[in-house]
Amino acid sequence: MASLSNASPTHNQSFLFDQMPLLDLFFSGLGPATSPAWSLLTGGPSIYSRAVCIGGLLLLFGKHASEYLGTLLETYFSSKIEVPYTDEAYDMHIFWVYSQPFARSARTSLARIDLKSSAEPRSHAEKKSLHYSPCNGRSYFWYKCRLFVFNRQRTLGALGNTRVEACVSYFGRNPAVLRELFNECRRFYLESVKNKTCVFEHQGDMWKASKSMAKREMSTVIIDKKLKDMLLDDVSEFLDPKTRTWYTRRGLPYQRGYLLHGPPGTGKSSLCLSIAGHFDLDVYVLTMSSLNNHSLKSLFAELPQHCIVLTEDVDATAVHRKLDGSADASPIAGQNGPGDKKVSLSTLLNVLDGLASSEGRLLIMTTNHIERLDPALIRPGRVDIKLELYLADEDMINQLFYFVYSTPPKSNVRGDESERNVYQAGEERAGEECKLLPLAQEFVAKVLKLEFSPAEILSFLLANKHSPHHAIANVAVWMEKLQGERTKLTRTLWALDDDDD
Ligand SMILES: Nc1ncnc2c1ncn2[C@@H]1O[C@H](COP(=O)(O)OP(=O)(O)OP(=O)(O)O)[C@@H](O)[C@H]1O
Repeated sequence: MASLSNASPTHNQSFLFDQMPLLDLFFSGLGPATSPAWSLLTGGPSIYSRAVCIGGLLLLFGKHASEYLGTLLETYFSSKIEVPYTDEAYDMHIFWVYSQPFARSARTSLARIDLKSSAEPRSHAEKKSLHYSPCNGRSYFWYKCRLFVFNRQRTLGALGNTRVEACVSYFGRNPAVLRELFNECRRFYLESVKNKTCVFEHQGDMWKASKSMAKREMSTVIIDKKLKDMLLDDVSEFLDPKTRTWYTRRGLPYQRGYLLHGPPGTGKSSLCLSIAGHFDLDVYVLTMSSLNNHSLKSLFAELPQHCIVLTEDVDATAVHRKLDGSADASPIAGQNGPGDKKVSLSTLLNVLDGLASSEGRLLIMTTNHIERLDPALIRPGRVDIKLELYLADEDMINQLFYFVYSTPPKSNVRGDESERNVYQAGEERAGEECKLLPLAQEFVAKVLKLEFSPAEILSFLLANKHSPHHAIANVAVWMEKLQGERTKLTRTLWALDDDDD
């Protein structure tokens, strides 16, 4: 500045104007704002206005310079990993972020009611606890003595849908450091979903993890033992790596389809979840009514290897066959409005044939009305095994009774527990079963066979879970009531049918 003030005004001006294009070169938006201030600075009336101008210029320069330096650092001196919202890697990373102290101290956060909190509220005042997560902005954190930046942005997409983007960067050029962090997130996430079945649902054309639930033990689904064993053997053989090679060598699409059919409440969905739990597979739930041809194809193309695709109540799906008998290729109008496009049968059949599908997927379709399904949909190759689940027979009623009243075996007997304890537990269970035997026989004798679903019987037993004697005493009244309700419902449906005619 000293040299500037000593120089003559004309020399000053020419020097300063010489600098202007240089500044513009580095900070492109600066020129229009600085030129009036520049002329004021060089030809202004008083020292005060010059001081104000210099202050303003410094501020402006400082802002641009810091942004510029930030971009420069990010481009040349930092590493970054972006995480797409619809990928499970996003859930992995966010799950880890939520557990970190920096997430709780983020200056911009999103507040939500904590629906996933496992802590039982002990009083009214403890209900509806809040959960905060960093959003729309940067949060800085240290990991293994290095400074990282977590950046999450929520933006409104062109169609009005919210898009979330997240990335993590750190000041250093070695991407291995970031991958180490992501591996840590992965381990943390896997630990949290251990012994759980992850369920994915679709959001538009992409899959998104919707919940993880405790694995359902195969023993908790009460169906004919032979059917259960046959199903387990079949899935087990399919998942064997040798089977994959076998399929590949013969050029066959490595995938398998099952149809579970039977009356409501016979355990179709439960069986699907327990298969997922038994073989440690994730479940991808397809809700056909909210899909169109394009999204169905994209979703099948996005399936991971080895997973279960579950399509519940597939008879309710709006897939049609043309009058000439061919599969309808054009999307048909849906239930929600004339413009609503739905899945056509031909697209569904093509997708099931596996051209766009991933390797190793198990498709499980469930229906209450197999007779309503298009034969092409369930022909061998698309559906390899059809399994009928029945209303409760004598054996199932007996199993349901024990299921409710006997103490379940401890699934995890720790290694350090003495054999004596295990023996004792076995003795106790045998004693308990002896006591339950006459009660179970009495209950089985009273319940009508092949009349009630396992879900209905289970619901009745659960209402009497503290006393098998109560259950035995009340079962006749319960059956009468249920049958009365059914008759009433059937009459109403008939009346509605008559009105339609
Ligand atoms: N065979 C069974 N063994 C054990 N529990 C069963 C069985 N069937 C039904 N349940 C219980 O009844 C409830 C409903 O079962 P689930 O949803 O599996 O039946 P579903 O056949 O899929 O019924 P829907 O056809 O109406 O979808 C669940 O809570 C499940 O635990």
